[in-house]
Amino acid sequence: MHSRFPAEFIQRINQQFGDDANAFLGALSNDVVTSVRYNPNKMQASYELGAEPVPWCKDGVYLSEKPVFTLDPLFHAGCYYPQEASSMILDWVLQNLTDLPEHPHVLDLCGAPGGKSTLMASFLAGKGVLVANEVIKSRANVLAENLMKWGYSNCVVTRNDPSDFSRLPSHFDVMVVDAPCSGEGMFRKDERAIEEWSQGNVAMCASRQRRILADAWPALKPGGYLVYSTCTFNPDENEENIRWLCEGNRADIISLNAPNDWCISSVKIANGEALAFYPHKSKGEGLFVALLRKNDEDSTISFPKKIKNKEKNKAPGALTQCFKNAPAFFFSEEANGWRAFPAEFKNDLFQYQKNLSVLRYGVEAGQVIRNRYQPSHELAMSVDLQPESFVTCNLSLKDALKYLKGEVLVPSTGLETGFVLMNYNGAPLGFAKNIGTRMNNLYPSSLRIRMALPD
Ligand SMILES: C[S@@+](CC[C@H](N)C(=O)[O-])C[C@H]1O[C@@H](n2cnc3c(N)ncnc32)[C@H](O)[C@@H]1O
Repeated sequence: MHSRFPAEFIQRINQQFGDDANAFLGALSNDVVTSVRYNPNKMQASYELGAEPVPWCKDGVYLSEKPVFTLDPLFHAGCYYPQEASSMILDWVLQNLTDLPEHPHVLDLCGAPGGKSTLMASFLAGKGVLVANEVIKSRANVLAENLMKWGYSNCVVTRNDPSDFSRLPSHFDVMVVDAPCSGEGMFRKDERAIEEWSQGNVAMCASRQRRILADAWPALKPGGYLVYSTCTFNPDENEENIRWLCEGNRADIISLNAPNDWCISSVKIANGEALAFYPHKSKGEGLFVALLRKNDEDSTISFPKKIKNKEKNKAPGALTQCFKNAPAFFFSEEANGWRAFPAEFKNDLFQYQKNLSVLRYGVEAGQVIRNRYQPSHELAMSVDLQPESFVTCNLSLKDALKYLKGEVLVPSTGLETGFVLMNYNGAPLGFAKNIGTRMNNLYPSSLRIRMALPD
């Protein structure tokens, strides 16, 4: 029994869970549960046949089976994100932070592929600014792509080591550290997590997590919140790291008390409580989450308010009119075209560009070539797009998939020539250019569906 798991792991689980150990290990071999989180600005959560709400996240639903997401145009439109249900607890944790400033600065330090970053973007709903960071280059590109599809303009994607954030002292109101870990909570999803597990790896992860936390700590404001999570069960990477963070009165644990019927376990740490999702109790993968508040320090260093900016020419009207609330944006001309970012956070953006490696910010609005405006794909994905500024074409499922594959479509009779916003079920997928006899497909080649389409 339980021969899939290393003997040392089983031994520890027996100590940690006592009478519950068998039920715990048994549940680690159960089928994986599929869930998605909707993008409320693009689509309301739909409880279709067999779909059941995730109790701790208003936008989350469990699906009765795993669909082929690639063949659903709404997935490509950023209408939802397939996310493991336990991870959605972050929504409930953030909703409980009732004393945040109206426009907070929020950091997702270990962001890729973007499950928690997209959740945080939905939580902010365009208010404040989200810096989503990922240190590994290939993963940072995936994070940028997922946030682009999610469509919020108040996001900045960076590729930095946690230590680089010490250049922004006392800056963030909330910092989420979803740390790289030994992944015990992924054992039923990923056989490799089992193969790579060892007590030595657990110790290495615990020490790496402390380095990450120590490096990023100066960037959190006194009074600011740290959400620390892992998808593992062992105390070294969870409780012990939280105890260590609270040493010397650096921070206080804020107790998380979830309703009993959610079946999330409570983990006592000093005089506070964190939460743990165990596979034999709650519906989802393993997760540990703790909330801390940084204590006041007298060494608060804040940003200089004004810095020399690199504002360029005024954005052309043809471009600004494609935004719902253009005066709220700062438009900047970059090598690939114009980008829009909330004007209120312009100075913060300049600070990020000066101190961090910024991969993407705001939304790419498009280019003006020989006085002609050409919209960019990012604009089609943006929740700030003014849809009335383009002629639209509503596609059937078959044509939407052809469009997403990069195929050329034939325009319907009478459709105006020029740039056309291609929609499926009311959600923009991207642009095409109607030249009369055909529609040139402008869907980016890097995003195209590669698999064969069903007949
Ligand atoms: C648990 S995953 C994050 C998942 C992500 N928060 C989400 O919800 O989609 C941890 C991330 O930390 C990154 N990472 C690995 N080593 C790191 C380090 N030394 N410092 C910071 N991040 C690291 C990994 O590349 C990985 O993307």
